[in-house]
Amino acid sequence: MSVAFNGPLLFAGAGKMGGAILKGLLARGLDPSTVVVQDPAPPQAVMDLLAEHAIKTVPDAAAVDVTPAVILVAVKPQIMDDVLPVLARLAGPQTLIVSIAAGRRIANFEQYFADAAVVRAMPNTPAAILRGTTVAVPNAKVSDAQRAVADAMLSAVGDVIWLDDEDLLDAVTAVSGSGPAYVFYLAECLARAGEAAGLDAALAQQLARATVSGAGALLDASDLSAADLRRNVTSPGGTTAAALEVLSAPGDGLQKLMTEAVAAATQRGRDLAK
Ligand SMILES: NC(=O)C1=CN([C@@H]2O[C@H](COP(=O)(O)OP(=O)(O)OC[C@H]3O[C@@H](n4cnc5c(N)ncnc54)[C@H](O)[C@@H]3O)[C@@H](O)[C@H]2O)C=CC1
Ligand SMILES: O=C(O)[C@@H]1CCC=N1
Repeated sequence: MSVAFNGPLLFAGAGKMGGAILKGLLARGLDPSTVVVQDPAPPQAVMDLLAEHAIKTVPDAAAVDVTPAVILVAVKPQIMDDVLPVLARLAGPQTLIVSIAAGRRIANFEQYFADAAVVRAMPNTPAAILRGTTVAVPNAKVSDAQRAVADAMLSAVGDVIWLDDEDLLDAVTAVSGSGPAYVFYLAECLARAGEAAGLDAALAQQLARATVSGAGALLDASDLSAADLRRNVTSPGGTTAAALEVLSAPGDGLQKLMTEAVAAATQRGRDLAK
């Protein structure tokens, strides 16, 4: 069934994430004539998508001449206070605001969009291949119908998990929003370690990339836990055990680093709210 909304859909910002969500919605059959994109400089891939579907695109919100049913706010958190006052002038009483910005709290949107239904959501970049994971939180004004609208929008690029506690979103951002970067960094580190062990750079990168993506696919396809899949690789007294002794060194291994990294990302999310 193709996805549709009860009026125009405005993308405020169509970069990596806004562009991915737009692409997912178009793949689900969204009528491109119901979309308006407001972005002064979308990336080339998004510009190609906009041109391919003849989607109305304007550089600034003052040029938008429709009352949106939904505004997807997908600009960087740091410019939010410049963007929201202009967007607020476009919103009607029924307009649903969906923000995917890190850190920016629902209360921040309520300051600009009085009495508006607001959904704060945190997707991640696997949305670009329709394998995203999004966590979404509604404010008290969001009706069941509006929640279904937000769900239809966000689930066009992957799974959606709804929570009621907005306070959890900074930790969610630190785990699943930023998490793909940690996995890509793991692939980078593994490749560099392979070079240090004597492989040439191209082979080390090929092996690291294939291993991280293959292990991710196995984790996805298997009913086993990550811990069980790890144990399946690890022969007693073997090579993997030697590596894991380093990685899981008590108080000094990957767990310590990951816990500190997620705490730092969570704190940055809180700082971005200010
Ligand atoms: N990149 C990621 O992994 C994730 C990002 N997010 C959030 O999504 C939001 C967008 O991030 P990305 O797509 O990564 O950034 P991006 O830089 O790829 O996209 C931002 C877009 O906003 C546009 N823009 C700049 N000024 C504007 C204005 N005044 N009005 C309208 N559009 C304007 C830019 O031209 C750009 O196309 C951020 O708030 C970020 O926190 C959320 C989840 C994951
Ligand atoms: O780094 C950031 O702030 C954004 C939010 C989650 C992923 N990227």
